[in-house]
Amino acid sequence: MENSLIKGSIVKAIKNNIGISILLVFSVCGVVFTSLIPPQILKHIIDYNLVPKKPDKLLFLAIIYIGVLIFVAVFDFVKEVLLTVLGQKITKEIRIKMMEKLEKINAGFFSSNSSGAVVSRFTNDVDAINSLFTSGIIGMMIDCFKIIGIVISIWIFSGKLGIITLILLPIIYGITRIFQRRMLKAQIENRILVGRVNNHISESLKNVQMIKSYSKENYMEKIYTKHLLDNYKTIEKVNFYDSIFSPIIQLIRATVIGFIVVLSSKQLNYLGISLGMVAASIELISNLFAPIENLGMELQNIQKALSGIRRVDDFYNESEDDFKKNELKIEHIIPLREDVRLAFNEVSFKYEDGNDVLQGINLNLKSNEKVTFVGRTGVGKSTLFKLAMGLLKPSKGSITINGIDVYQIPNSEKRKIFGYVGQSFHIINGTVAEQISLQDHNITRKQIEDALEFVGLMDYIATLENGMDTKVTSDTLFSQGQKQLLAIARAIVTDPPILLFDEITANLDSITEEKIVSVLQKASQAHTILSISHRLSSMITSDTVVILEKGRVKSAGSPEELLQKDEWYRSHIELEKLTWS
Ligand SMILES: Nc1ncnc2c1ncn2[C@@H]1O[C@H](COP(=O)(O)OP(=O)(O)OP(=O)(O)O)[C@@H](O)[C@H]1O
Repeated sequence: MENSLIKGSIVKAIKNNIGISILLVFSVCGVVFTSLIPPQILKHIIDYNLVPKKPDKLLFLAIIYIGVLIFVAVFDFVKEVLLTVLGQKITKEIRIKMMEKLEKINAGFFSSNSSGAVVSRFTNDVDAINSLFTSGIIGMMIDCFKIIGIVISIWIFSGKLGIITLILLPIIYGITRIFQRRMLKAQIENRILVGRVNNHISESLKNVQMIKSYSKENYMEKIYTKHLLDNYKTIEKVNFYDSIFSPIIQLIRATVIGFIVVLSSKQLNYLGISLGMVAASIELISNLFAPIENLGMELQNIQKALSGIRRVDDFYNESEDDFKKNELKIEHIIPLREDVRLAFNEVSFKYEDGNDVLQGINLNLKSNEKVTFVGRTGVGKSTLFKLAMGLLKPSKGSITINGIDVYQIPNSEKRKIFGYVGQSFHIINGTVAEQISLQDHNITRKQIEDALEFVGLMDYIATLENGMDTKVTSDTLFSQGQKQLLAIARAIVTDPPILLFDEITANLDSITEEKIVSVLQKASQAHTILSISHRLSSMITSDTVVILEKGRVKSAGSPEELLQKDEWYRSHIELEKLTWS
């Protein structure tokens, strides 16, 4: 059964803030009831004091009138504050639970959902849910009660005026909705166009060199001007609706008031009500417009919030990493460091239905074996690595270490088993040492020093202002090659038995590449190594080369064997010799 995060969070926030919740109900009732009192006082003043010319209690009634208005304002203020506080508590609870979920969610989820879409669930969707409390459901309830209260009050004065008010309700609502819809459409168009204008500026800045070298300044300027003009047009539309809406509502209000005055005039006396009742009815009808206008916006907010609730609840019900439920430790998986047998058993994998990226992969790696995967771009090499580290689940078959499924290994144990280096190094917010430890307090300073020494970066780091404790505030503190050495240090600092290198020299010049390959060569001792390389000549010495083609193992063997038996391998080696000699 589906769990509703929103329902759970609301119930929890109300339970934990029972005082606030009771006060909120009290202030909501206060707003509704007190706002009906001033017209009654007005009626009393006119009918019992002004018309019969008895001014003795006038001052007292005027003070009560103002007093009640102050009460309405106070109740309204308290209601707004409490709603915001409760709304924030509920959204805080939702955001915390979503973050907890994000850490447990199955990695496959991130293959089919872009990071932008996930971020928008945390931001836009949760904000929409928040508006459900602040300007949605409770506001709507208050406005509905206010409208009902006003209609009843008018009905008590005169049944005929009550019927006129009831006829008036859908007309005011209909006109308001037409304007609100058009305004919203124009606002959305405007937001999209503002996004386009901003995007164009950042794109121009990012690609300024390319624009200049291909002489595309005029083209970029033309596009910018077009976006800007479109944007102005939508702003004009928004302004037009904005400026015309208020006079139209004023006109309706004036017509209705005029109508009431005429109907209750001495000559017609159709409504049969006193002067005080006329004045009170005019005030009540004037008060009717604001809640009707609000209703449309509140309905819109509720609709937006409902789709936000659906998306957040869908996210909350995504399947989690199965392994979270077990207590596997590295000692159970690899009791003896010298005995690490990694095996791919009939592994197939697809990101989407009907499109197998990998099919029937069978490989049995011995302890400390060095295997290099080669193959055309897009053949599935990086996917194979993600499967090997248990980040993705094979659609068929399994990958095991000493017979234990890698997908069952908890994240907490992964860093002790696998060291992964990718094509680029991601800097985190922290010191040089923290770039290596990733703030893992189980990693000692000595381990970090050893790792940095191993990759040959200690001399450079010693020249930095605070050595290993220097804050890495910019991306330029380390060169591209040094970043890859940091990445290797990060991978080896826990001395994991299996190292995975995914084209780590892809973006480097040949001298830096040589240096890195020699560090890798050194690191590869006493480790099982899986590496991916586009250039066969830049591989570390491999025991086995696996050639992938169309998601399958085309051939596998030692480099010498492949030189003999695989035409593709031989011709590539020869081609590279020609290009790099
Ligand atoms: N998250 C994803 N969702 C859907 N398809 C994906 C995803 N990641 C990769 N693919 C597809 O899977 C196939 C294999 O991709 P993969 O990155 O594993 O190839 P590769 O051999 O490592 O390529 P390269 O050498 O260019 O890095 C490609 O067709 C790619 O488009």
